[in-house]
Amino acid sequence: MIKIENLSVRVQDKQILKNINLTIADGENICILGQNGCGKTTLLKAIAGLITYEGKISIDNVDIQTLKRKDLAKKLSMMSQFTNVAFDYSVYETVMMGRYSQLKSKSLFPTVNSEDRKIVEDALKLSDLYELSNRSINSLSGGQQQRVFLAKNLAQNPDILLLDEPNNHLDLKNQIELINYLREWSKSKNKNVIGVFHDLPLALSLTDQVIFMKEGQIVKQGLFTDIATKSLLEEVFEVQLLDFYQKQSDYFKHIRD
Ligand SMILES: Nc1ncnc2c1ncn2[C@@H]1O[C@H](COP(=O)(O)OP(=O)(O)OP(=O)(O)O)[C@@H](O)[C@H]1O
Repeated sequence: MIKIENLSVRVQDKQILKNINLTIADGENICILGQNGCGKTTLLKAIAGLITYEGKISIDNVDIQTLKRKDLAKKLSMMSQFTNVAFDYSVYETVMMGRYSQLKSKSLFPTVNSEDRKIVEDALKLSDLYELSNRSINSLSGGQQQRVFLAKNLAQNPDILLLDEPNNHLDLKNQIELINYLREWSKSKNKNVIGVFHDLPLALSLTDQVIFMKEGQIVKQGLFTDIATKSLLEEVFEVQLLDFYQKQSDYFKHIRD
């Protein structure tokens, strides 16, 4: 269980998150939605222990600030919106990096065993990357790189997967397969996926547990079907969202078999 109590983040003079309270049960997925700059990424970074904050974040009743980095990495991993490909590692090497926090040895250069190799190979196959294992990540397309970083996070096998706009760069097939996989992964293994999305229908295909944010605060959270109103969506997104979706669904009615 993840519990967030009175979380606030301030950078210099700017209040970025204000008094966030949230409880996420094991096996529950949550999607975070809101306009650019409302604080979604900052919320993920706080949960990942990457920034300083006021308040308390605990995982299974342990305050994350009391955990060493490596112990926190055993529990959670975060896939950022912008992935860094500064070094010319191969696809295989990059995904294997996801295993390092899980290796048992305490030595500086822990050895990788056959189980680690199997986990990495499974993550590569699942992300449709196996054939690209030896390619340099710098030689891949944006969508292929996105899948490599997702595979790295999956190889880490965390209890909690934090995803910041995981569908960036992915074609429709990969977007749909990713969401389906994440839903199944969390359900079958009782894990949490906490994802930031801009596409509401895509987010709802992962989970109907939603958090709507605005200006650093949670405006509303809960089951989409319980909380969604036209006025709430317009307040959060500042656009006539329903009219837009209505027009889109009208187009789909014209598609013939
Ligand atoms: N290191 C920083 N220094 C100053 N301001 C920051 C810093 N990090 C974030 N901010 C500001 O905090 C606010 C929230 O940023 P955040 O990245 O969390 O938004 P977001 O909801 O994820 O946006 P997007 O949808 O564009 O990714 C923004 O106004 C941003 O400019």
